[in-house]
Formats: sequence, C-alpha cells, structure tokens
Amino acid sequence: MSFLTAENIGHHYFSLSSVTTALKDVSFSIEEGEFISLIGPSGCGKTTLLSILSGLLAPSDGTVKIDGQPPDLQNNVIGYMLQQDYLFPWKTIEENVLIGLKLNRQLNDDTKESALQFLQKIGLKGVEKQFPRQLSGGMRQRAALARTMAVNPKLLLLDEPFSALDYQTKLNLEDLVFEILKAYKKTAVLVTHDLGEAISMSDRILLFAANPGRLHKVFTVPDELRRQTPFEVRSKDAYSELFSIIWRELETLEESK
Ligand SMILES: Nc1ncnc2c1ncn2[C@@H]1O[C@H](COP(=O)(O)OP(=O)(O)OP(=O)(O)O)[C@@H](O)[C@H]1O
Repeated sequence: MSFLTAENIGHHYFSLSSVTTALKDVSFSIEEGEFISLIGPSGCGKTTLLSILSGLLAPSDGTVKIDGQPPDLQNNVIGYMLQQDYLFPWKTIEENVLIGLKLNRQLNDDTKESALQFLQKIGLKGVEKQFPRQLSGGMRQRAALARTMAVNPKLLLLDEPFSALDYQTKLNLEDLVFEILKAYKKTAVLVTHDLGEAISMSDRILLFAANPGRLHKVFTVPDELRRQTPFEVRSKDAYSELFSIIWRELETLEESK
C-alpha cells in the first residue's frame, strides 16, 4: 500500500450566494520518500488540497490516508512549512525550534540535543539565543525548517516556502531543503508557482487545472535529473525539455480558464 492515498477528493466552498468547486474527483498516491510538487494556474485548488492533506480541512468528498490513517496535524506524522515562517517574535530561535516538542510533551535531553544539532547542520549555529528579528529571511526559514523537523514528521507539506525570499537565497534554500529531506528519507508535497523549482526538486509533478480544480496531468521527472541537486538540475538539457513541455501545458490551461 502507498504511503499516502487520496481517493476521489472533492471540495466545495459555500457562501450565501454561490458554491465554488475547488476540487473535483482528485485521486493520486505517493510512495514513502517521494517528493511531489503541485502546480497549476491560480485557483486550481492547490492550497485547498494541501489543507486537506494536513487534516486541517475535511474534504466534501473522498478520503485521504497517510501511513494508513486519516490525516491529523496533531499526531506528528505531518509537518507544515509555509511562505511565512510564523516564528514567535518574543521567543529565541532555540525556543521556537523546541516549541513543537514542548507542546507534544516530547521535550527531553535527547530530543533537545538532536534539534540543536540540526540547527548546526543547517548553518544556524550561534544564533540559538537570538530573536527572529535579528535574522535574515533565509535564516528565519531555516529556523522554521528546524522547528518542523524537530518533531520528526514523516510527511512535509511545503506551501510556497521559498516564494518570499530573494532569488539567491531561494536557490540556496531549495538545495538545503532537498538535501535534508533526502538524507532523512522524508516524503514531501510542495505547492509552488515556480515551475523550475518544481522540476528541480521533485520526483513527480502533479499539474492541476482550474474551474473546477482537477488533476490534469502527472509528469515524472527523468531519473538522470533526480540524482542531482536542484541547482545542478537547472543546467541540464533534460530539465529544459521538461520545462518547455509543462510550460506549454500551463499556457493551454491559462487560455482555457
Ligand atoms: N475559504 C474559501 N472560501 C470560498 N472560496 C474559497 C476559499 N478558499 C479558496 N476558495 C476558492 O477555491 C478555489 C481554489 O482555491 P485555492 O486557494 O485552493 O487555489 P490555489 O491553486 O491554491 O490558488 P493560488 O495559486 O492562487 O494560491 C478558488 O476559486 C478560490 O477562490
């Protein structure tokens, strides 16, 4: 059985005067350790789907199973990383990183030690006692990664985590997150508007269409690209070829919106 299965997912948003079908009949599965990107035109339901996968939003139709269970953000199987780092400004970086462990009553000498070692591994040694406002945007996102990883989730849901960063920081952080997730054998689902980011980080790309939001096509990234870091991938011919193919599909979807 796959690590994650989504079967016939549908979702409607209701208001007094209208109904929006954000997702219709979406089915897919993800294997353990896979990196999947969700892309598609604005309004095709990517964020809605991520909320459903996290368990924060119950779908109107269909079922999701993660590691054999319905999704539940409370059970530590799932970690969430967002565009904004949502670090508590009044807490130090160390306190921010340990907060998930504390809330889950898992904070002990061992978990603290490994969380602090992780900070060192991702280049944040020496800032443990500083506050978020003293760090750059890229450093704050690293701290957010450390906080997410501290509770050792099996699945990471990444909602445009690099989109607020300058280009160079973004490329560096893509490489870092990619290497960390591979080293720790995590499964990941990334929502992004950046096609280059999707191709360079993913094993597969799920392309969604809008009105109603639905799964349009699935692209498998060639093996030769998957053995390299996102930065290296961006200079390969196979990357450019896949970029052109998906770009044309995206243009068609934008035109038919
Ligand atoms: N809380 C809500 N209430 C009503 N409609 C909503 C709500 N959230 C999203 N929608 C609608 O559902 C559809 C899908 O929205 P969603 O944000 O999931 O798409 P998206 O692909 O993530 O968009 P974007 O790329 O612009 O972030 C859109 O038509 C949106 O307007």
